[in-house]
Amino acid sequence: NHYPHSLRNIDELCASVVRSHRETSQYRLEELQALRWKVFSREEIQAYQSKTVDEMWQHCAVRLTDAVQYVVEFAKHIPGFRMLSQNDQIALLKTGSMEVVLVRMCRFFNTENNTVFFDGKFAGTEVFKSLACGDLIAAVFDFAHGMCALKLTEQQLALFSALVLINADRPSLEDRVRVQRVHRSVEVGLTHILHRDNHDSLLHKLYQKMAVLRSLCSLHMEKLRWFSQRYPLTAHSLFPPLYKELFA
Ligand SMILES: CNC(=O)[C@@H]1CCCN1C(=O)c1ccc(Cl)c(COc2cccc3c(C(F)(F)F)cc(C)nc23)c1Cl
Repeated sequence: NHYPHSLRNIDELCASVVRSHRETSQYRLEELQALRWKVFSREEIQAYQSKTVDEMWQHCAVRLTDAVQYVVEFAKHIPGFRMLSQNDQIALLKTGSMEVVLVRMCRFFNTENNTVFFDGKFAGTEVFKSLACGDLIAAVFDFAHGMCALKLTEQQLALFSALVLINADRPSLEDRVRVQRVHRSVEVGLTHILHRDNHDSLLHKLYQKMAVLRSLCSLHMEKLRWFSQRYPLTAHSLFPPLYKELFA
């Protein structure tokens, strides 16, 4: 075709990242759109609020682990990710997978009534009261709100998710230079997509979101540590193994 060699590679990179995102996004946008106004009844909200702290944490951990597993699948199909060493792939997923879960949550979010798709319906922050970490949930909702405001297309979201994941500043990387090279190629892809969509100004905003993500995830890790110290039995026996592998 008429593309110079390098541009063809960028198009192929974008296409494979977008395909991988679509195949691993858990719910299609049309499905979520159709469920948009399915909210929890007073009784259902009461039931969530009368769960104990560790019951609700365990309930959420199952969903978070599920979401993390989809992110692992997504990562495996990012060109260049599989070329990295096993250790570097784990190091990127250990710190980046929760960030991508957070980025993807904007797809589950309804900004009109400030609810997020959880357990088959759309839930407000009050549903998560028994977690006893209102600051974390408020931060998760705020971040989702902020991401929705950018009105990213699925293609832009796919490339941004890959950029968040492949971050050469992560701790304990063996071959930082190689991770940086893959990061650069994804960044070129995202820039290419944004330019094609005539939305160049978005790149700067997306880099600001990446900074917010880091602070949000350190809050999460702190909460996770608090929870596993407070409820060691639940944390060590009930959390699915992948969760322990990634966050322990
Ligand atoms: C269909 N929807 C889904 O699958 C979404 C995507 C990921 C999980 N999930 C939910 O069902 C979901 C949606 C919204 C919220 Cl607020 C929650 C509850 O979120 C959390 C509760 C406890 C700890 C959480 C932590 C902590 F601290 F472990 F790192 C970190 C994140 C980010 N979220 C936590 C959940 Cl589990």
